[in-house]
Amino acid sequence: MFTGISMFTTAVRQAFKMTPNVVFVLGGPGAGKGTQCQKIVEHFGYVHLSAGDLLREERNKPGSQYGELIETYIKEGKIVPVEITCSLLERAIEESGKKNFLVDGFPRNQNNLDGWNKVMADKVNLQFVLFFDCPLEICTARILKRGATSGRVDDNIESLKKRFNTYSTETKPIIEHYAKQNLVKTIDATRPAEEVYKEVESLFRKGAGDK
Ligand SMILES: Nc1ncnc2c1ncn2[C@@H]1O[C@H](COP(=O)(O)OP(=O)(O)OP(=O)(O)O)[C@@H](O)[C@H]1O
Ligand SMILES: O=c1ccn([C@@H]2O[C@H](COP(=O)(O)O)[C@@H](O)[C@H]2O)c(=O)[nH]1
Repeated sequence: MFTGISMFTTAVRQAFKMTPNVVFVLGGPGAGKGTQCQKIVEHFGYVHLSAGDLLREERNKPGSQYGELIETYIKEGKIVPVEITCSLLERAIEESGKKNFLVDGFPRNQNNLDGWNKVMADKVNLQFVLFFDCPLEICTARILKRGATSGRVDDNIESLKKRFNTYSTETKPIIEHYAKQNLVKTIDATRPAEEVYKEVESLFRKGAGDK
């Protein structure tokens, strides 16, 4: 998908040495990834790309080829095949024309990692992985509270159990994979959002990802 646009914009970016910088943002459901990303956007001018939001947007498009599949995967807390997610991310990066991106909620499993490495890894500079560490009980309380108003099909206890299971069995190993490469910055996400952000801000001020 989107190969024509993507080849052109990749060539332009390379010619002008504008390789996009990417920070992966990971953590359990309700750890506060989206909340912290908004603050980073405000203060550091990153573009926030939530893989979940991109999938929900795609699901809501009338006549989308993948609408039903995405709906089922989200309800079941399962991870959508990487070809779909990765092409949505690639298009969003290319179309924005910007330099710095927070890729929130991706890569979530080995299939995501392999697909990203195949298509995107050489086109971007992975700065680091921001990991919001938060225990299941706190995440559960946050999500159930959010569920009262979010309208999300997966902000309920049944879906949440499945999402946590997927997170523990499939996403945690991805965080460990990056930790072995010394790329993970772990943040204690149990504190109030403003306190969490103080630590996040200091990481970004120090240029955590500068290599
Ligand atoms: N540090 C915090 N303390 C208390 N509540 C928080 C904190 N951070 C976020 N929240 C609230 O918890 C809920 C989940 O936060 P958020 O949407 O940022 O999490 P997330 O990790 O992006 O979740 P998901 O992966 O399910 O989209 C929201 O209602 C948010 O307002
Ligand atoms: O890379 C991704 C990101 C998300 N999903 C699916 O979407 C839901 C919700 O994700 P949030 O990050 O909480 O918005 C997630 O449970 C998956 O079903 C995905 O498949 N791949």
